[in-house]
Amino acid sequence: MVVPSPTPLRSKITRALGIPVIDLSLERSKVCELIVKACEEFGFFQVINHGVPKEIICRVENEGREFFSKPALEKKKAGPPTPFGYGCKNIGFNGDKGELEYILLEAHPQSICQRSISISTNPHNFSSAVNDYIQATRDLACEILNLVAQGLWLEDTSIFSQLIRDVNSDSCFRINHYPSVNVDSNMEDDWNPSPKLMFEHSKHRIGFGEHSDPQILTILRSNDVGGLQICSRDGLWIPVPPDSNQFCIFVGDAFQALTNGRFQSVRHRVVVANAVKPRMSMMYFAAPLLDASISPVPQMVSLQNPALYRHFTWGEYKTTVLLLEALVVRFRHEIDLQVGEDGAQTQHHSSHGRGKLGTECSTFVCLQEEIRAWKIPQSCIWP
Ligand SMILES: C=C1C[C@]23C[C@@]1(O)CC[C@H]2[C@@]12CC[C@H](O)[C@@](C)(C(=O)O1)[C@H]2[C@@H]3C(=O)O
Ligand SMILES: O=C(O)CCC(=O)C(=O)O
Ligand SMILES: [Fe+2]
Repeated sequence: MVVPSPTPLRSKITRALGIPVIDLSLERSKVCELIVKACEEFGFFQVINHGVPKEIICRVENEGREFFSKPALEKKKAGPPTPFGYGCKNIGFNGDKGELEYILLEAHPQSICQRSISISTNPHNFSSAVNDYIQATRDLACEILNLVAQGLWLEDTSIFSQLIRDVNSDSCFRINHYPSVNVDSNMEDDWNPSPKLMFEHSKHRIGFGEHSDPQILTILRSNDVGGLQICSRDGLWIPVPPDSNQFCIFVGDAFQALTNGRFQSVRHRVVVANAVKPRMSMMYFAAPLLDASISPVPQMVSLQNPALYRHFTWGEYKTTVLLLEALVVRFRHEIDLQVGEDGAQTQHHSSHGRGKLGTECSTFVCLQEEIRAWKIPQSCIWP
């Protein structure tokens, strides 16, 4: 159950459902305290007064809007996603039920420049907008990680941010576009079901299936169309009210390992039901270098709190996550048969990250649950 904050603090605006909105312009030590609390309780929070200029946000938003409004054949020139590029549908373990198109890009400036050629008729505008945005959100991510380290009383307050600051880090940038239920004449064939079909399915449409982000931190900004939901520690799905002036911050799996489980990555999904306007979201996924070593920071390990995770590299973890995904894709048909239309939409962890493995489960449901519960891959768990 989600409990609203008992005493409304001046420094924390608490919505009815308890998701923290943190004002970054407040007194630093207070901000540190609030961020750590939010990471512990939700693995998620929103920030206001974040310092990212509106102009930088608007430029990427316009580029995204322009791209997604193109005819399907045009957009497909920027695909298929390998995994980078333009893609639609079939996202992750559960996303196959959903309707979503996206651009996924490596966050490196040169890579953005190259990709922009197949994305935009004005590649220079596209790459400069995206690169400026990535730089601004990377700075924000670093600042938040410094605030966390300070809030945890770590001596080296750059212990986390130094992992993501390198321009060659494995960070990526994504723009998701969830079409509204209105007909979009630009779309075609299977990607463009009839309005009637879309309407019938719209009540329970999954836009992006349940998952946690594998990286350290995710910085998300969306337009004013809702749909994002986070899973609370006790398994409740909480809708996140959309606010285009805020950023949503997600604790990722790698941060869970770095903090020795003190923070847990937040499971989330997007359910776009009956939206009359498309939802567009932009994410910066802050990741370390591929060969960076991830292990609980020494200050978070003690006799009382032994290391929960063995040391692993970010590349090792990423490969494992993607391998598991490939496995699920391979067995998708069987999983779908077992889970059924509704099950796929309502299943989620009853307790954070620990799936129930009931004996009545079929092999494939178990496999899926097993994988979902595998927040940090077993190969990375000590011993
Ligand atoms: C189911 C999956 C899709 C995903 C890789 C994964 O195995 C688990 C997390 C998903 C995610 C979420 C954040 C990013 O959007 C993403 C690119 C990533 O690194 O992990 C996606 C992956 C994806 O869409 O392929
Ligand atoms: O599109 C959204 O609002 C969230 C998408 C998401 O969770 C992701 O891309 O990892
Ligand atoms: Fe995500």
